[in-house]
Amino acid sequence: MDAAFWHERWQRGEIGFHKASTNPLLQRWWPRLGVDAEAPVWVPLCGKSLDLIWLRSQGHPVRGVELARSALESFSDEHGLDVQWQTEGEFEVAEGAGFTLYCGDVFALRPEHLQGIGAIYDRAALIALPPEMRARYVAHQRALLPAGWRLLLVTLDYPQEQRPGPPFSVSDAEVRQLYAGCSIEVLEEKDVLADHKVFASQGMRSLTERVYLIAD
Ligand SMILES: C[S@@+](CC[C@H](N)C(=O)[O-])C[C@H]1O[C@@H](n2cnc3c(N)ncnc32)[C@H](O)[C@@H]1O
Repeated sequence: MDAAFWHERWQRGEIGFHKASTNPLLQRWWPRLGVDAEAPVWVPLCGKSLDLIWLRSQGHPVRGVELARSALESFSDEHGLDVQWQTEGEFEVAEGAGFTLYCGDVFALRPEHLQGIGAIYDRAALIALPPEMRARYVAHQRALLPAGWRLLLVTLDYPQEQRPGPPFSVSDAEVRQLYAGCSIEVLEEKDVLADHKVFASQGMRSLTERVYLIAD
């Protein structure tokens, strides 16, 4: 999944991952992180998710990273947000209304971008990446984050041979390996194949969604 793949998806409007409402799992489980409303939240691979708006409505300053500038422009336009764009090193940055949105590659992030982050929301980010990139993605962010972070992670788990990603299957064992040394709690786990008829029509026979609370 290189940058060209994602730019093309956004250009063609093939963004089935984008949901028209806030993720109910975020609303249900976010309070379990127990983070202060003023704590800045980090949303990797954020797209133009409405979850960013919900997190902001809880009081959090919201920081995200996204490859596609068009996604971030749509986000600010669709919500009437007054953001200013500037160039900071390798990133173009949209800033305003409590948001700091970095347009660029997650792997180009440096410690200063994640300074002060206490909480992270990862939905359709880890599972958007193929196996070899997932290990790099987690290791890179773990190396940058200040100690004491808490992460709400949503994964999908299915027999990978039944359908190519993205979204990729991420097993519970892989999550435990990627976040070895952290405290890992499964908050919710259920079969959601009935909610993904397209995947079923593509040959998928089971699909488990898991919500994790992971703490450094
Ligand atoms: C499956 S989408 C999920 C978006 C969002 N989390 C949501 O829930 O709607 C994955 C997003 O990650 C972005 N992306 C992929 N690789 C990236 C990278 N290396 N750095 C930054 N963003 C990336 C894509 O452009 C895409 O918008």
